[in-house]
Amino acid sequence: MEKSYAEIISAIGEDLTRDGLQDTPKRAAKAFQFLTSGYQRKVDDVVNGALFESDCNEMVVVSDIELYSMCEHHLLPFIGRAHVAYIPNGKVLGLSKVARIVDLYARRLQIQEGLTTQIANTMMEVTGAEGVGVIIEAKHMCMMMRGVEKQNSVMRTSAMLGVFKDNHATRKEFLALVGK
Ligand SMILES: Nc1nc2c(ncn2[C@@H]2O[C@H](COP(=O)(O)OP(=O)(O)OP(=O)(O)O)[C@@H](O)[C@H]2O)c(=O)[nH]1
Ligand SMILES: [Zn+2]
Repeated sequence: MEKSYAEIISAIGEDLTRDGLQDTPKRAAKAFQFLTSGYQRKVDDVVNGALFESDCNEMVVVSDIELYSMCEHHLLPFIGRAHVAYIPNGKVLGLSKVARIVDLYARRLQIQEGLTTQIANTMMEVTGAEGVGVIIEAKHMCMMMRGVEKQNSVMRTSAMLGVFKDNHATRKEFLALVGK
C-alpha cells in the first residue's frame, strides 16, 4: 500500500523526497488500513459474548452513534450518525457493542444503503430480537468536495426488520424517539 501511495503522490507531480512528504506513503497506508479495519474483524470478536438474559421487551434505542465510513465509488469519507433500535426477545446486548457493530461495517468501503442493511441484519442475528430498526444520516464528501459540490444535502437511509417492518406503531415510536 505504501508503494501505491508513493506512485499516486508522484503521479500528481509532487516531489516525494521533499521533507513533508518523505513519510507520507507510510502514514497514508497506516491511515487507510485503519479506515478499512472492519475487514479484519469478525462479529463474534466484536460482540465478545456480551449478551445478557433479560425480560425487557420494550424498545431499546441507541441514537446518535457517530460514524465515519468510506464511499466505495470515490474512496472519500461519508460522515454522519446512526440510530439503532431493537426490541429484545430474552436477551439484551451490551450497550457499547451496538456502536462496535456500527464501526465493524462503517470501517469498510461502503454505500450507505448497504451499511444500513448490514448493521440491521447483524443486530437481528446477534440478539435474536423481535425487530430491529436502523437509520443513518450522513454527508458524503464525494458530493461536497467534488462532483456536484452540494454542501447541505443529507442522505437518510433506513432498514426495518421484524416488528419494525410489520408494525406501524413500533416504527412510529422509533422515529419519535430519535426525533425524526
Ligand atoms: N446510492 C448511493 N450512491 C452513492 C453513495 N456514495 C456515493 N454515491 C454515488 O455514486 C455515484 C457514482 O456515479 P458515477 O457517475 O459512476 O461517478 P461520478 O462520475 O464520479 O459521479 P458524480 O459524483 O456525479 O460526479 C454518484 O452519484 C455518487 O453520488 C452511497 O452511499 N449511496
Ligand atoms: Zn462517492
